[in-house]
Amino acid sequence: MSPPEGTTEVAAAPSVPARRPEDKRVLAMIAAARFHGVELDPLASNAPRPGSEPARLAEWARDNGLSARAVRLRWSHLVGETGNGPVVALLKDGGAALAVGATPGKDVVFLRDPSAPEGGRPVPVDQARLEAVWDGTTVLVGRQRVAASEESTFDLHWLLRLLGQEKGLARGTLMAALVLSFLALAGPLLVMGTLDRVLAHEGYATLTLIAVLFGTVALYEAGLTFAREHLLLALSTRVDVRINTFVLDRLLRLPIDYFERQPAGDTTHRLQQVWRLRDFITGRVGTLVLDGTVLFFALPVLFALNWMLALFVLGAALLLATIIVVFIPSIRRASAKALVAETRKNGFLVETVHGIRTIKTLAMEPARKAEWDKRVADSTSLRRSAGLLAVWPNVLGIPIERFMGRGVFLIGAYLALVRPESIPVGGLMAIMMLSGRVSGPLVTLARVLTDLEDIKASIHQAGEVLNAPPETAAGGGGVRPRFTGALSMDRVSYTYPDAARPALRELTLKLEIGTMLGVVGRSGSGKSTLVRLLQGSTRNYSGLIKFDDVELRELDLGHLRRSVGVVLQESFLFRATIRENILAGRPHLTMDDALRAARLASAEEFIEQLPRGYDTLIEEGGANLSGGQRQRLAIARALVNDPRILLLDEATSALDPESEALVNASLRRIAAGRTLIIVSHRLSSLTDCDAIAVLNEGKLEDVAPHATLVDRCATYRHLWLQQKARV
Ligand SMILES: Nc1ncnc2c1ncn2[C@@H]1O[C@H](COP(=O)(O)OP(=O)(O)OP(=O)(O)O)[C@@H](O)[C@H]1O
Repeated sequence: MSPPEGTTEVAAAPSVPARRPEDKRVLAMIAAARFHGVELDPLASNAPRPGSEPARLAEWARDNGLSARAVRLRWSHLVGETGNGPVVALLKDGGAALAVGATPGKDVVFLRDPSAPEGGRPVPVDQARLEAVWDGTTVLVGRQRVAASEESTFDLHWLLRLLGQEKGLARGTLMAALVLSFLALAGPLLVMGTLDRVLAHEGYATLTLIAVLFGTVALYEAGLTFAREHLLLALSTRVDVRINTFVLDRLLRLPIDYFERQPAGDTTHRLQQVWRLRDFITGRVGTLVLDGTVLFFALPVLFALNWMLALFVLGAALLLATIIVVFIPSIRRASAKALVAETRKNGFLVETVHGIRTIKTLAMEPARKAEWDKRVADSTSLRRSAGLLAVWPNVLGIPIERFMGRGVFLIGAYLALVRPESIPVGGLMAIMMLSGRVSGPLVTLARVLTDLEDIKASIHQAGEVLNAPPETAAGGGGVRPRFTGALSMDRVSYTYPDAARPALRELTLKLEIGTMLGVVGRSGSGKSTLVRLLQGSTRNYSGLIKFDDVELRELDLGHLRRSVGVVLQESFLFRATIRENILAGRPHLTMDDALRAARLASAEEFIEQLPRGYDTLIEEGGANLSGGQRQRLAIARALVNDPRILLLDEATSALDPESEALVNASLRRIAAGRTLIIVSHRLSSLTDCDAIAVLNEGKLEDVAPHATLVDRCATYRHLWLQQKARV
């Protein structure tokens, strides 16, 4: 049944006209921001006072999602900047002008008076006239560029790029390592000198020289090692900070339905893989790169001392590499399987913690234990197999490693016996010492390569969270108009991904400012879906949803969510004080805002009765408050920045009748000057609404006040009689 003609339009309440600010600086900022699609609200609590400093004006624009800077410009720069949109020129008398263009010869700019009507003609002004009233103070306003991290994919290349961003530090560390590696040659070469020159020719002077050299090199080595470690630590700290920032940034950008689809334990476990990656990069790979520099110097010297022995060393290294290459594919498969099993196990544990109340209520402990044992067994046996496989290349590598040291020495000794001229004793000692230096980095390389497979699996796992499409990819950088409370939906349909039937079908509804609309319908009729769409949880609907005249898809997502207050059935309260929970980290809000919101939500009385009032610490999830108190706090939190639109999705359904009556009583006060959409199963709490929309299998069956619906809408009458019978 389609709604009767004209009933989709819901009555309006008279709107309050906004005060117009007189300050030209503020007006100029509003005009410049409007050019970039952002509506600055001069009446908002974070708006600058008249006559504010340039930096404060720029901060205001930045708070509203623009990029803005207070700068001092010369005439030539001002002319150039007019190509990027209006420039706010702050005048010496405390006023402002908008520079909106320039002549091609760049000798005249066009200025607009910000208090003049928008269609007013700009005035041409030359350099001398402008500089008489303007000392260069300017605010540049522009759209915020999308952060690079928002677009980049989390993978090995991303990590390498990350290291690339720390070029200076990386270069310094590498230089220190190269010099250290060069100095590392000093030991073997000086031993060679001692054996061949001092002992053979009783050269006391040479011995003294060698001793001095040993001492000097040791001092240099100590200093450089300090520098290298210092730089390496700075590098790894920076990388750590960047990875941390990236992870939370990405996590917060994921759409809500991602978290609904993925178990929380699974997501956290996947993210933990990032830290393994961090340890790998800053630990093992760092060591490899730094120790690997030794090869640059040691290999040429080895060849110069004796090419045959050098070839033995290299041959052994190649054998090591082959062993690793042979084992890699099976290790990769085994570690991926082990990681999946580990993730499943962790997910189960987190789910158990979250669902402990239900588990205990239903006496599910034995079943949970049995399932846990199974998952533990799976994960440990897979980890064991993967671990055993990974041991093999290391085990097989040991004899080769020994050969590189002791074997090569024995061959060298044989060569020295049969052909003494081919290698002196000192040279043999040097070769043995150097081959140890060559084998060290090569063994680390082998370890890195085996780890790499694990790490790739970790990158893949973490990437599944970090590379999931962020909701802001579509929603960031949109327009930020001022909401008045008018809202319309035109033929809105939505089908969940993988769902067979649409959750909403051709919904058309128009709400005027200040309307209080109830939404009812049987379970699964699409009520919550409607609330989700209005929050911008998904933009893949068909039809149009307009706030005033702006389509939801054009809006900046953050702005939309700040402008529309939402209270859900289960409101999550943070472990923080009541005041912090109400203000919810919004920096421009004050204690006065918290008090006003608490009063409006009828929460003031109970808060004041608490021993520490607004400073009372709320336990995690609000465990030390009653359901009704939690909900009233959630309503206060939603109201604190005075949104023009408030959505309540079953916000009172879980409350006892007394708390529900308290909340309902405050709704009329809350509704003043605000558009309210209240989804509720309890029809009795909606009888006061201006209109009630009845949904049926995703369709709008009717919309009218309670009395009319009881008369003419079969679904509503049925629901109403059912509930009355229960009372
Ligand atoms: N995340 C989802 N994925 C797929 N289908 C969904 C999802 N959420 C809801 N649905 C389906 O969409 C339809 C509308 O669901 P919605 O939650 O909007 O109904 P509702 O009227 O709020 O129900 P209730 O009163 O039980 O909360 C239902 O058929 C539901 O099965």
